[in-house]
Amino acid sequence: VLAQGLTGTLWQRRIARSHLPPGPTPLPFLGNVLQLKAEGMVNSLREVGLLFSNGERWRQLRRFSLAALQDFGTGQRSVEEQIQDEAQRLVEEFRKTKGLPFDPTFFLSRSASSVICAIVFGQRFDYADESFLDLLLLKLPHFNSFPYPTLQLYEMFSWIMRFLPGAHKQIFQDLEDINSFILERIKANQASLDRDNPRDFIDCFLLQMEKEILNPTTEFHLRNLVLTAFNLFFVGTETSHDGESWCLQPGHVLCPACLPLEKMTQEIDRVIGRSRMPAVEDRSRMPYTDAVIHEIQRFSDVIPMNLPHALTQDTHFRGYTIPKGTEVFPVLSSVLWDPSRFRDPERFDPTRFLDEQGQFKANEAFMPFSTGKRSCVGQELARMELFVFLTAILQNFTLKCPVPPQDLDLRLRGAGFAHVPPCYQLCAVPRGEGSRAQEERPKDRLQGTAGAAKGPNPAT
Ligand code: HEM
Repeated sequence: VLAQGLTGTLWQRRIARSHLPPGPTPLPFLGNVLQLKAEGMVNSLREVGLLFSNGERWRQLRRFSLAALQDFGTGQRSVEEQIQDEAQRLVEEFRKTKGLPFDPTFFLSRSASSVICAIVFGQRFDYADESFLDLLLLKLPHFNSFPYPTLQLYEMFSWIMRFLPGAHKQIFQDLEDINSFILERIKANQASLDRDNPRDFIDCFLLQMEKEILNPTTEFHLRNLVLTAFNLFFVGTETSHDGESWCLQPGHVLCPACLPLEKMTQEIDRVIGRSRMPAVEDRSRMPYTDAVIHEIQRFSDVIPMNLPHALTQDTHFRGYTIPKGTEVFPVLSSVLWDPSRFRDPERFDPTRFLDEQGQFKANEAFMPFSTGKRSCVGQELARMELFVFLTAILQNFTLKCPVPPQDLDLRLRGAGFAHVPPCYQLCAVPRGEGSRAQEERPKDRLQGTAGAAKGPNPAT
């Protein structure tokens, strides 16, 4: 704690002392990036960045990140348009499978990764880029498959676990590597920074750092940049490894055995048709599809344990007094699968989100993104992706199970931190003549569907 406090203070002093020469800004503290490594990601992870900070630091980083995720596209592309671009690529990849059985997880993972990469790093996920590939396919999966009890032990006894051998050692090495990767990207961004045309989240943050460079208590410094970029990238990335995936739960999204495909396709054909890309504004006119997506999220219960929170005051709960500051896990499964809120919760039933007229019916116990001030910062992005990816696929393909549905094992795997969907394959049979993606050039596609392209809006 002492070391952390000290380095934090030194860091801020360093910022306060630096002077900005005219012309391209060197942001002098970037030269000290190695210090980050020396401090170790473990310390860095705990107090800095959006995910693990509190108080004023968290407030500022949260506001900044929210604005970036909502408004910021790459170059002149809005976030929605980037999602539509990715959906287009997804459809093309599905088409290449020529109706033969395949595991869709990999494609869906890559699409979700691309969107967050474009927002944070200004470039979509590129499989020709080996450093990206290494990072996404080899490093991030370690976190997802990390045994939860070990994680919990580390959480409770980190000071001793750091000296003991075990799987957690690999995690620290991976964290260092990811950290270095992000630092490299920041340095590259800094070298080519154009103040009038920020390209991505990193550029916006660098500009905010510049603005606040003389503020001794600024939260816009390198450590917060590295960790917040890491948080967004890590949490917002879909990574696929041995058929496991996280966050968007593509397995559940597409499993033909689960989904009422016919009714969804009818609604898609009626509201969107087959000659243009789905847009987010279509969702309000598609209550059935919206209900299915809600049920997918409720049922798949991606982050059952939620993230740890701490009590802000002494709390009396079911006969116990829990002191202020105690770490608690507000378990999301207990709400998403609560039989008093969702009748027959083990049944996959989208109609629970529809009223008698077939209109969408909200349920306040639906909280896969948690609730309150700390709820998921990427929920709008995730909801957009779910809607656009899913409808674009069903607009173009009929999904089929290569095995009888009763032979599929659809039980969720994993426990604690994250649920992972079952492994399975599907066949994507093109819907024949008139299928949108075959006919249209990408340039035509976006016209008149997504609204005007927004310019980058540096978050403030
Ligand atoms: C279906 C997809 C997703 C689900 C189910 C989900 C769920 C959650 C949950 C349960 C939390 C914890 C909230 C709490 O502490 O009470 C959370 C936090 C967070 N999520 Fe997501 N998330 C998803 C997608 C994303 C995406 C795409 C991003 C990236 C843009 C993202 C970024 C974050 C961040 C940064 C936090 C921490 C927010 C804070 O502490 O203020 N999430 N998410």
